[in-house]
Amino acid sequence: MAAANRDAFWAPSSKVNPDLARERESATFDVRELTHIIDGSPDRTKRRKELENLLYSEPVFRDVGRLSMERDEIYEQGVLKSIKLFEWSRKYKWDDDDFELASRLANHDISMSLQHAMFIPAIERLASDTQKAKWLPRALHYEMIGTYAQTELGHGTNLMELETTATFDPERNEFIMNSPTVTSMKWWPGALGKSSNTAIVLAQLIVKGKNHGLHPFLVPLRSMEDHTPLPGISVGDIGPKMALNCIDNGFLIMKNVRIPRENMFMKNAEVTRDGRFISRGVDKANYATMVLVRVKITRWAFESLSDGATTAVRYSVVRRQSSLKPGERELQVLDYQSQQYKVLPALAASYAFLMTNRSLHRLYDSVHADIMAGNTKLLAELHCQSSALKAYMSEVVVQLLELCRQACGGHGYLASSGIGLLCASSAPLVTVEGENSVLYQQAARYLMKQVAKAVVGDPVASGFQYLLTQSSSDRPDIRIQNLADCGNLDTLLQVYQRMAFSVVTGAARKLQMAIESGVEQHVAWNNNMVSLIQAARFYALHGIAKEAGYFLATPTLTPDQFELVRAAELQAMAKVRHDAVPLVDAFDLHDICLHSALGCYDGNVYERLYALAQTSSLNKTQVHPAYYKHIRGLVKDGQKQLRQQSKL
Ligand SMILES: CCCCCCCCCC/C=C\CCCCCC(=O)SCCNC(=O)CCNC(=O)[C@H](O)C(C)(C)COP(=O)(O)OP(=O)(O)OC[C@H]1O[C@@H](n2cnc3c(N)ncnc32)[C@H](O)[C@@H]1OP(=O)(O)O
Ligand SMILES: Cc1cc2nc3c(=O)[nH]c(=O)nc-3n(C[C@H](O)[C@H](O)[C@H](O)COP(=O)(O)OP(=O)(O)OC[C@H]3O[C@@H](n4cnc5c(N)ncnc54)[C@H](O)[C@@H]3O)c2cc1C
Repeated sequence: MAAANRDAFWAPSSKVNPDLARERESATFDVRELTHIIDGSPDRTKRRKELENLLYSEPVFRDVGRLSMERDEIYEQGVLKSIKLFEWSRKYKWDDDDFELASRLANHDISMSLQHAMFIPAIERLASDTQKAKWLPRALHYEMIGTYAQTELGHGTNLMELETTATFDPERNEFIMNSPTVTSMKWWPGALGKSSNTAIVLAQLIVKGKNHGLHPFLVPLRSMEDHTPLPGISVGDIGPKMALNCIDNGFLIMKNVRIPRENMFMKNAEVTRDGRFISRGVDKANYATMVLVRVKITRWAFESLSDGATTAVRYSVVRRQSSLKPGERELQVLDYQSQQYKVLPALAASYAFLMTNRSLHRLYDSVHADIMAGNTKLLAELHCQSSALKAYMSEVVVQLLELCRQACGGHGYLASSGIGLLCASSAPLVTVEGENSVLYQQAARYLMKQVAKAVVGDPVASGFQYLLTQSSSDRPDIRIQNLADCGNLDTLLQVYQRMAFSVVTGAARKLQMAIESGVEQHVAWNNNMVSLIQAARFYALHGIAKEAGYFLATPTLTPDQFELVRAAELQAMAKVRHDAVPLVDAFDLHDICLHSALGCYDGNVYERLYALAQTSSLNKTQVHPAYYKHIRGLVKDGQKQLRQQSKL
């Protein structure tokens, strides 16, 4: 298909699949009104449409050739998209919300995503006022193209063991940056390989032979004149990944790279001209950028999941397959209860994750404002909430997107379905910004402290009051006597709090008993790690059904009550099924953004699958060169052998 035709490919057609049309006619609510709620307001919907028009008027954002691109082309397209967004951001003076929205409309498929995701936020959070005045204009005007270089080949989780060093040289008032071992080379940072000319490098600060722990340093990587690596710098791409291949995740080896003393980020600590180390603020303030990205990841979780749910729901009402009774018309596959069980949890979780991200973002904004004003009282609770929710939501997204893919049968396995790329792009969310099992433990650690406070009647953090209400002797019984009770959100909240109380205090008890038995704290922690991680996880009816064990093995639900919850879950699915299409339509995802032959708005799935097949590079010629090189010989030999056999 010529690029022009491919270009038109994603434009919605007036001919809408009749099944899809009928589903829309029977909506029980105003889709546009729900879209405004999802966007945040009618004005934000208007703003999103403006940005859609801006981006999708540019060929590079229509991605028409994305399915058959080589890595270098993918990377260069990602660079071009980055630069377009950067130029528009500078020209139209976008704020963070506009930039994040534009990035989402580009599916975050931009090579230099770290510039706004981490590099600029790190300067804003970790630099002194003098340094911000100097560095922010250079970053916001894109003279400095940057990355956040923390992870090394040998260590990602355990920051205490990172090996890169920054040694203060009082003679020349400089830091000497070094990668002392092969495992110390920086490895993974986004845009480090070919794009960035500057990095924020996390390194062990060495002053007069003493290690003062991990601190951030601004390290120039490449010449501002011709982009060649600077002396002592060895930098490059780490190779193709499962997805996100527009991003040049890179490696960085530094050999005696000298930077001015002023290039140490000095908001939270500094080295004076005469070599004294001064620490300010809280010990973990330098971890602030990671907390921000964990909050962003809960937003990306919503975006990924709403994409997957949209494709799976629309395809499941267009696709007809088999019939319940011989001779009857084939059923829309979404009418199979098993299909609903695959697809509708992704739809429900999309809405739950949207609201959860909003709530977490409010907490983040509030605590961040406090921290900037010097009040770090809620930092620990924010760290717990952001760690637990990033871990849980990314885990659920990966699971539910795979179910959405499976729900689309063979066509879900085609690149043109968009779901495979979505699964692969979202897969690293369980790893980046803190691997999930590690972050769950961070949350569990905070939970254990809250339990210890609740046990002695001390006040507990606001998000953990259930540890007090559920422990009181006059706590009310769980009122689930019929299906209606299962729809009562306060009752469901009580169920979760009751279960959480049991699981969390159960984990605390196991840990305490182990320690009292004489086992060392860290051994006891490791021996109870699964219980501690469960203590940090959870969502509504489906969550109860899915995690039955925790609700039945603790004094939370009786078997009869659990059966009522299961029945209520199936009843709720039938209700949601009726409005499944309007509920995904409300995400209002442009076909170019969704980029799926199965999920397109008009439902003309088969025409699009066939049209996209034409773009396969294998179809450039009727007979592929491989025939002439290899297959023809095989066939001719076969014919020759058969002729010889027939003469015998
Ligand atoms: C629509 C399609 C969408 C598609 C989706 C895809 C979008 C993709 C977009 C672009 C792609 C990627 C972007 C993502 C980039 C990712 C960037 C990175 O990954 S950067 C590197 C991230 N690395 C980490 O997160 C490292 C994880 N490890 C740690 O954070 C720490 O080592 C640890 C927390 C595990 C341990 O901390 P440590 O200091 O070593 O020791 P303790 O555990 O003892 O903690 C001591 C103490 O500090 C508290 N603490 C720890 N961390 C924090 C924090 N961040 N904030 C506040 N407090 C913290 C901890 O609770 C302890 O407190 P106590 O009071 O002592 O208990
Ligand atoms: C797409 C992508 C983009 C990235 N971008 C950046 C970036 O821009 N900047 C940057 O600095 N880094 C980046 N990273 C690196 C990322 O932060 C690390 O991969 C992550 O922190 C995990 O560290 P690791 O890979 O070294 O795994 P490790 O820490 O070696 O962990 C390996 C496995 O061991 C287990 N494990 C480890 N520690 C524990 C523990 N304490 N308890 C229980 N189990 C444990 C877990 O199962 C874990 O998956 C990126 C990674 C990816 C995949």
